[in-house]
Amino acid sequence: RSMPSSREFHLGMFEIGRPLGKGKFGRVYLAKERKNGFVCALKVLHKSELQQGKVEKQLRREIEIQSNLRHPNILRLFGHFHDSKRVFLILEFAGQGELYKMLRKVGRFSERRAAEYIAQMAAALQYLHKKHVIHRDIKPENILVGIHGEIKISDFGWSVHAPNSRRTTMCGTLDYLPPEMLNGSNYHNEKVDLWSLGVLTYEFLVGAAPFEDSPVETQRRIVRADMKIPDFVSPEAGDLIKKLLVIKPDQRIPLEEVAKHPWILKHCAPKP
Ligand SMILES: COc1ccc(C(=O)Nc2ccccc2)cc1NC(=O)CCSCc1cnc2[nH]ccc2c1
Repeated sequence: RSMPSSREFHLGMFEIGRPLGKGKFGRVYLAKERKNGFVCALKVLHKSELQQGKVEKQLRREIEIQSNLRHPNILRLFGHFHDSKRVFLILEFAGQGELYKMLRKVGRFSERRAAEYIAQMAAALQYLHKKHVIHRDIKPENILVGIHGEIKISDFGWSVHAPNSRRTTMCGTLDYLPPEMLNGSNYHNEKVDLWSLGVLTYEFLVGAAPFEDSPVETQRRIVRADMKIPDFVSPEAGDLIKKLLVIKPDQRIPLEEVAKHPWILKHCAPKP
């Protein structure tokens, strides 16, 4: 079964199923394309809300960026269509759901599981960076899990072509922001995703973000990379975290090195 390649989609093509969740701008439903039985996720965005949020341009840019991304660890956007009031995104359905719910349920992941996820994240980010796309919003809430347990980066609401100087102000948690996006320099490049990968690695292994604190304190701790790695974290994992959470963007370990780091190889070496 596959999504028809024909460009024209319309709502009547889909049988709408259970709600899958609510995003910042819309609701998402499980959906099945009637002709081929293809299961997907249909995201419904109201044009009025997009106008109010002044995000139409951002959405158009995102649709353009997404339509030529093909990677097993990046959630697919198969197509989009609209009616008089709404815009519909036809998204890949991730069969095992939201990663952050899994993390909250178990508290923290084993080193093997965390390493497997970080290896997949590094592969997805390498693919994005080769296309000069920076995600800028890597965090557990934006990661879904496919039917085979593989992770899928999603919700590119903030992705831009690198390098970039941010125009719209951010909302949501500060936990994942790198120093260069906080110290008003405004200029940032792909290396922001390396910092976020370090925060993600820490949160997978510890169950909390490294700079979690009151907003003022979090900001102070981020710009000084002031974090403590608990003793239960292995020295190899701690080594990778410390090589990613480096204040100077150019001194962060590159993605190619992340994939070959001893902690990753120890847990992800292809089985003999
Ligand atoms: C590639 O992905 C996306 C691309 C674009 C946008 C988006 O909304 N862009 C936007 C909107 C307005 C202004 C500007 C930009 C969102 C996503 N992705 C998601 O929203 C993930 C959860 S919806 C799918 C989905 C799948 N599989 C699941 N399994 C369980 C729940 C679940 C939920």
